[in-house]
Amino acid sequence: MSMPAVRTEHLTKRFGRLRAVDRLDLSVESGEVFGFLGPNGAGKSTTIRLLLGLARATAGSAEIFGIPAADIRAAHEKLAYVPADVALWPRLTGAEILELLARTGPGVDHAYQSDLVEQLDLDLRKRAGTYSTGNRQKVALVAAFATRAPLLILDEPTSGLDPLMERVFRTAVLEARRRGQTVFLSSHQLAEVEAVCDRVAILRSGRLADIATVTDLRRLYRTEVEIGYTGPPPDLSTVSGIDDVEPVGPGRLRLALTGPPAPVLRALAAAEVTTLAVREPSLEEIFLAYYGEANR
Ligand SMILES: Nc1ncnc2c1ncn2[C@@H]1O[C@H](COP(=O)(O)OP(=O)(O)OP(=O)(O)O)[C@@H](O)[C@H]1O
Repeated sequence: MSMPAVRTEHLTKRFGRLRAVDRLDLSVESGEVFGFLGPNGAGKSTTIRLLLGLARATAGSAEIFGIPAADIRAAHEKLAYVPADVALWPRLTGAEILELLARTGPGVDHAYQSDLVEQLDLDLRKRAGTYSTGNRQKVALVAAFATRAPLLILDEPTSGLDPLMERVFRTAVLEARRRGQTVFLSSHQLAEVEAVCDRVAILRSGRLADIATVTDLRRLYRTEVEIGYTGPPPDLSTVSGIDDVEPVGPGRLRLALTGPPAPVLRALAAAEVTTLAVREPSLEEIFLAYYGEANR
């Protein structure tokens, strides 16, 4: 098996008495798009700072392709990153900054860089001091995506982008995966994570609340099923894994399903079903369920 792109073991960062990151164990496989989710203050940025060697761990370890994150020179040959808050040199133009960043990275695909600049509608002739937050983010994204770095670490990279640019971003993530790059994406945008990530980790108070594929996460949660029928209503009284059965109109029932649908489908086979609609929970609903539980 190849070396994980990111690996942390009992990674811990304390600020005084606060454990911002608390014994975090993560392994991100090479080539996957990994989502890193959590509410404000969960410890996402601190974890990323530890991965980048911008902060020192209180305990535990973090490695980038087997290289200790604290070995900054070696680790940064393997990665490119976009911070949550992009700071650029105000007197340099966008073009000058891209050139500068390309020199420090592990090699750049110039044709792809130009493509991205065009798709993101970025004016490279302007000085960075005149750029908006979104435009600064675009420069950092172009610089990162155009590298051939095996690992891209992106900390809430689309917070300043409009929906059109967000689509360009998603395509770029999928393109990176196609090229075999690994993407570590911290995000609040659940739709984005859902669209591009293979697996997600959910962080809560510095600890790992769950780690799963988006599909598995959904399976743990309830699916909403709406059934239309003619004749007598289906008998669902003995079916396992369902609850909240309620009529929603003449010849219509709605119910919540947990687990596999086979038992309910068998019960429905005996009725005259005319329509069947299944709605999977969005990642957002799953996420709210997590934090709803945590706040109870
Ligand atoms: N330099 C610091 N000194 C003291 N406390 C800090 C420091 N940096 C972060 N923290 C605290 O550590 C915790 C985790 O913060 P962090 O920024 O990692 O969270 P986050 O998940 O990235 O949140 P957000 O989504 O708001 O960016 C918070 O309680 C924060 O106040």
